[in-house]
Amino acid sequence: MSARIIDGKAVAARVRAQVATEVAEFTAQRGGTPPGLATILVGDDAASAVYVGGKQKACAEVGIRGFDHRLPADTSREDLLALVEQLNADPEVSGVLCQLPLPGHLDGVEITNAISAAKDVDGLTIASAGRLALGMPGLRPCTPSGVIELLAEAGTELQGAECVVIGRSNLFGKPMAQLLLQHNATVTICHSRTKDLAATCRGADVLIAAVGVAHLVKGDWVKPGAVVVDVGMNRLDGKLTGDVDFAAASEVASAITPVPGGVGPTTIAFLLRNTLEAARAQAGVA
Ligand SMILES: Nc1nc(=O)c2c([nH]1)NC[C@@H]1CN(c3ccc(C(=O)N[C@@H](CCC(=O)O)C(=O)O)cc3)C=[N+]21
Repeated sequence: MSARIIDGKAVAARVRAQVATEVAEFTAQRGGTPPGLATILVGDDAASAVYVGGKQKACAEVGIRGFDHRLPADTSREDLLALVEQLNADPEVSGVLCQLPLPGHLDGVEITNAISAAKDVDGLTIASAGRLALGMPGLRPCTPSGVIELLAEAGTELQGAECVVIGRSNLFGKPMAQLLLQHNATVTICHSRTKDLAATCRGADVLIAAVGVAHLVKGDWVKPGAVVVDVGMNRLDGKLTGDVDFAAASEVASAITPVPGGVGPTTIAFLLRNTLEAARAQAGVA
């Protein structure tokens, strides 16, 4: 069998086109003031710079105003918090995103939580995580939202499905599990101390890998007919590779996301959607 490849670029393009239409309407209603997204990048990690650049470019394409803040690696906690406060107070900024990971002397959880809940387009503040856990409306983390959209695109039935998420990060694994629960899936979260990872994966109808280990998931970890989502972003010999052995897994799965061109583009598309939703809520037109 050869799996259907779920085209993340196409899914993202569809979401972005819809967001662009809605952004144009919103901007016209507000007398020409578009939604705004502020990104903060501390330090000069090359991969992070590429991702933030992608986010800014995507903003421009859908009519969202980008505010691109780049700070030196030795920026103090106080200076970074002052910038976040300034962006929280700026009426032209609808959303604030601080790219993770931060340099070692800065606490990503603390800095993220300084972002006002109304502008939390990453969905990573205590307020947003709590609202998600309690099933209340709110801004959801972008990568898990993108995965739900990819699964919908693949026609995957989540109700009652055995879903295995490898990885328990605040950025992805935990919110992914919450979203799957909301869709009535049975959810298992695996991590580095999981006893028999391969056996647990073999039970999955939907297998989602987000650990950052290239080719961790082998072909024989995949249940025949399963849907495989690869959230990994690893550089292997200069090439971008996921956490799944794509060639082997696609012989067994019914559908699979590639890297690149899978989850990554949908993450950015949902960041744009969140920025629009935040702008609407701030303008009182939610
Ligand atoms: N506060 C915060 N929010 C994030 O959303 C966040 C973060 N920190 N830190 C790092 C991760 C990673 N991330 C990616 C988004 C898009 C692509 C993406 O578009 N990837 C392209 C390829 C890009 C390339 O060629 O390098 C693809 O998969 O096709 C990748 C990675 C967002 N993250």
